Amino acid sequence: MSRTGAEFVVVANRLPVDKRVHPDGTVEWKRAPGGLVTAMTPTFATREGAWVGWSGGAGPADAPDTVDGIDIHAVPLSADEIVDYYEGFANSTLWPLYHDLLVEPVFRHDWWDTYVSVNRRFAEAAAAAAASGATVWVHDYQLQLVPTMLRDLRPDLRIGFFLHIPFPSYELFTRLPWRRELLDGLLGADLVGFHLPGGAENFMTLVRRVCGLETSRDPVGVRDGLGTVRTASRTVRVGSFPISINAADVAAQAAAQTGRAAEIRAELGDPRTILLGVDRLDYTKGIDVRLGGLEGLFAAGRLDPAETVFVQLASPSREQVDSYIAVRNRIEQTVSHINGTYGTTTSPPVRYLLRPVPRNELLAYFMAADVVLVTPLRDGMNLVAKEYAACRADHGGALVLSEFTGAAAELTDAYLLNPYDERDVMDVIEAAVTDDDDARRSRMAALHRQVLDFDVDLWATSFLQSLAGAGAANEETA
Ligand SMILES: Nc1ncnc2c1ncn2[C@@H]1O[C@H](COP(=O)(O)OP(=O)(O)O)[C@@H](O)[C@H]1O
Ligand SMILES: O=P(O)(O)OC[C@H]1O[C@H](O[C@H]2O[C@H](CO)[C@@H](O)[C@H](O)[C@H]2O)[C@H](O)[C@@H](O)[C@@H]1O
Repeated sequence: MSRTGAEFVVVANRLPVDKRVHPDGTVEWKRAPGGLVTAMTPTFATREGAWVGWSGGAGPADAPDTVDGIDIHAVPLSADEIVDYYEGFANSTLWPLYHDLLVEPVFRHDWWDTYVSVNRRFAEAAAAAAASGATVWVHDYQLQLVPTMLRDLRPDLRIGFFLHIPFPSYELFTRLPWRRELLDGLLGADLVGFHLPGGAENFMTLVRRVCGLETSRDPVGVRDGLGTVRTASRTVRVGSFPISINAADVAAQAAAQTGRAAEIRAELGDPRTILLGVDRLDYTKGIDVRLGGLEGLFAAGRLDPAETVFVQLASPSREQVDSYIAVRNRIEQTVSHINGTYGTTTSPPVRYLLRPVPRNELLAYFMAADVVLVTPLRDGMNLVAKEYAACRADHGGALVLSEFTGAAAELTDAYLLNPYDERDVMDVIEAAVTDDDDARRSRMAALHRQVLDFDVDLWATSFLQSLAGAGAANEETA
């Protein structure tokens, strides 16, 4: 670790490392191949970089000092803090509230107290990691108090904040007993970023009405046309920066999986149509929506279960939280019901896997799929939709996409559906399966082009350039 601190610091709930324990007991730490770490790679390549985050376990910090040249600063959480901060305030209060009350948020003052103390620990770790005048990029709903806590500790820093999930309207947000504290926490940043202009505008409405601050009134643009909030001492810029993926790399890796894709099709019994879902097992993802649509199509004789296989790859998530236990039970019952009603002992129409699939295998499934079903009831962005579009350089396949994802704002050539309208869900899935080849190919060509043109490098670069401008303007007027 550098003695003087890093010029660029990422602060996120999770560290970008995976621990592997070999059979002989030796421990190996590898860089986790997640979207955020990929997005930051070019930035870390040119500057001394550090990452502040939680390793995912309880007890003393367990992480390497450095991974691929990035200094790692692990923030420890006790078992009680995991319950109150991560499972509690982050994922049982903020997550459902920010995702339009899909389940009832729980408001508990003891969870809030832990959220405050854990945010302070992250802010202190970031303050210790950053060099004088460094740029610090704080991520997501778990850490909304960090910008102001960090500014109080280190007024010399340029601080950016990016929210990865939707930011709700005034009416939803003001249910929070701690609405003022959360907004004040975010206002410590020089730049606050959201995926979509709508989130940015909700934020500006809230700071006007709850904090009584003056804001700009022009619409916020995408990667451009920032909004402004005037606080007592500084101007906070507010913008929209839709995240993306490393599309060229995904396309190249997927191209190497065409052989495995053919094997998958054969293993599935060479059906006429392979439909695919890929998600964390979360109630926001609408896995039950697509299962309901398929069942309706089978029941109406509009899709033949003997010629159709739907593969749902689900990755376990937040397994101790009640609403996640409930959605898992619901999904597993529906899968059994569909297979019991429409399958045979040798060919169930739904194949359901509850474990993360290795990356190359996932790309092979994307290459094998005739239709990918992305049907969230609400989703900040949804990278699965972009990964599928990136894979299909062959312009094969079709993407069904919920209008309630951030991705739908850009991927307008997808088969868009309203997940709250059962009839629309069935009609759109049927169209994606049965449309003629030319129509499907021209849609996929447009989607593939879109994700290659607007990749994750553009996301990171545009955010960091805007942050540099916002920070410099505040330094000039200080
Ligand atoms: N079952 C799975 N196996 C492997 N990777 C998965 C699985 N489910 C989701 N993923 C990966 O996790 C990421 C999910 O990102 P995204 O769609 O933005 O939703 P979220 O971040 O809310 O889970 C994608 O990169 C996707 O490929
Ligand atoms: O860390 P976990 O609790 O296991 O959850 C995983 C991540 O889920 C969320 O992802 C969001 O960010 C994606 C990238 O911007 C976006 O595409 C998606 O729509 C969001 O749901 C969460 O925001 C992350 O903090 C979690 O790490």
